[in-house]
Amino acid sequence: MTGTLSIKEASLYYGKHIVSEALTLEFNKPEIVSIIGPNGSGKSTLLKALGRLLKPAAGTVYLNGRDMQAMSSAETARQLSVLPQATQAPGDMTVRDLACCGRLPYQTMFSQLGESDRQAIDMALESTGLVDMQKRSLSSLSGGECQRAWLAMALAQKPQILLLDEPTTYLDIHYQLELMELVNRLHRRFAITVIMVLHDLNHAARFSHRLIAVKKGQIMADGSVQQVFVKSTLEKLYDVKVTVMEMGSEGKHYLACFPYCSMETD
Ligand SMILES: Nc1ncnc2c1ncn2[C@@H]1O[C@H](COP(=O)(O)OP(=O)(O)OP(=O)(O)O)[C@@H](O)[C@H]1O
Repeated sequence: MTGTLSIKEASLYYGKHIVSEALTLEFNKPEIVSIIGPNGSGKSTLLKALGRLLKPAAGTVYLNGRDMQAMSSAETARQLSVLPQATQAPGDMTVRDLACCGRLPYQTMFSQLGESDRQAIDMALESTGLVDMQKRSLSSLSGGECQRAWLAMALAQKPQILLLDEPTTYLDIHYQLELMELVNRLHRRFAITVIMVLHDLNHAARFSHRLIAVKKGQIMADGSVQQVFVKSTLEKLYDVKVTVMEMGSEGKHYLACFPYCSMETD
């Protein structure tokens, strides 16, 4: 079943600090959506509100048609997984232990993992390519393997919607691509809606169906990659001069953006 998520007329504050007002967005089909925009523009704050990590000061977030604030955290977590930025777990925890944590929303206080939990954990480890590493401690993994372990935990929750905040930060280009390809495969295999904050514009253009551009807490553009990934929008979004190119390799075409100077040095 496709999960739906929407945020309606939401105001997002930290105490008195206003990040966004009157934010409205809908996610109602299984697609990969990237949120792009400059530092401090409110991307992570939006993702936190969508993931029930930040309560809107006004407005409502609906998950599968229900007001998320009226749902328990376990109920939310059975439909939606969130991987925040810079996640950390005890280093002596194994990969499988971490994947098991994804089943917590399905547990009662004294219950133990059952057959359906084990199946979900095995499926999560298999689809992230971690079966052979499941007994390894997290501290022994590379950055890319560790990100995959977190994804396995998120997948074990069996979410319809997956929220990722800068999942490729600190990864080299090999692991960045590996992770993006994995996210793409998971989206296709399980029809999961993926909403992620990405700083790498070329990954955003390549792996997303839809781009949401956020500036100063507001939605500056929202549409397909072809609509949003254009010179005028990217220049206005980041206050830089860019050239957007279409490049081909091995019969495939990719859009790429090359920022060549800031507006100040123009
Ligand atoms: N916990 C917090 N308490 C107070 N202000 C915060 C908090 N987290 C973020 N902010 C502020 O809210 C604004 C939006 O921050 P947010 O992290 O959403 O931006 P972002 O677009 O994700 O930035 P970046 O690309 O640098 O990660 C910024 O001005 C930031 O300083």
